[in-house]
Amino acid sequence: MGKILLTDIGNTSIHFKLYDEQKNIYLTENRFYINEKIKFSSFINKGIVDEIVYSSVVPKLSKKLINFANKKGIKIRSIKDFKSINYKKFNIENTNELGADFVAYFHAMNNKKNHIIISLGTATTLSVICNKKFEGAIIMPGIKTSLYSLINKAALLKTSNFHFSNQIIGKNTAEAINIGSINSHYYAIEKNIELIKQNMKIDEVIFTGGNAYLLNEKIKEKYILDEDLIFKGIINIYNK
Ligand SMILES: Nc1ncnc2c1ncn2[C@@H]1O[C@H](COP(=O)(O)OP(=O)(O)O)[C@@H](O)[C@H]1O
Ligand SMILES: CC(C)(COP(=O)(O)O)[C@@H](O)C(=O)NCCC(=O)O
Repeated sequence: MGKILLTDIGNTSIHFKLYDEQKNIYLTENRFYINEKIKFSSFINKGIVDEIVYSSVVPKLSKKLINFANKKGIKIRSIKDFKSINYKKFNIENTNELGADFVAYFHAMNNKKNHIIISLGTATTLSVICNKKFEGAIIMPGIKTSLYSLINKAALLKTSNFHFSNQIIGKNTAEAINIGSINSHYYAIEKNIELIKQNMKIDEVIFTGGNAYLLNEKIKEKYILDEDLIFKGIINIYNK
């Protein structure tokens, strides 16, 4: 009860939202790249934060946060440890392997509709939720992960302000990379959506994740964008 620090630990960023449970509003937000030096004590204090509830796919960082919370005497729990999670709803081979972010996304949905949830982070993931069950996922190298991997490996390629291009082929290197990385990433996602839809009845496709801004305009043409999806999932797990 009180003020809960909702925490999303991914492979690129760690994102916090302080949530007032009684008023059902977010109070503050903090976000860091995971390779920065993060000073938890600058915003996590007893009296301000009553409890920390986190989703993590980076064990080393969760341990750091747990140690900090323990030192400060603040209660801390992983969403994966909540008894409210019914792992029978995950129709996959081994739920122990499943990233906590997938568990949170599943619980962000009210389960009245069938969904594809697309998270654009370090990895791009597609989660398929059908007939109240998590039916499986697709994990692709993320949009920036593959782009920077290319730039770092190719001697003549330089970084630039990459964006979605209106062209079909590029007349210069930057444009050619825009089409091959940003546009093509979107088309790969679209093709996978199409294939899933050929096999299952999907009502809604929802995009989320820190790299969604790169595809903002395209997403809004056809789909839903919800940057708070993981936090909604954590709240639902907490309240269940
Ligand atoms: N502190 C920050 N402020 C603004 N944007 C950020 C910040 N940290 C990460 N991002 C954006 O989010 C992207 C990473 O997406 P994210 O969903 O956080 O990935 P992951 O869940 O894998 O950590 C980054 O490439 C960047 O564009
Ligand atoms: C697929 C992921 C790397 C995505 O991580 P993210 O892009 O959010 O940093 C993460 O969910 C993960 O490590 N999952 C474990 C494997 C699985 O869920 O099947």
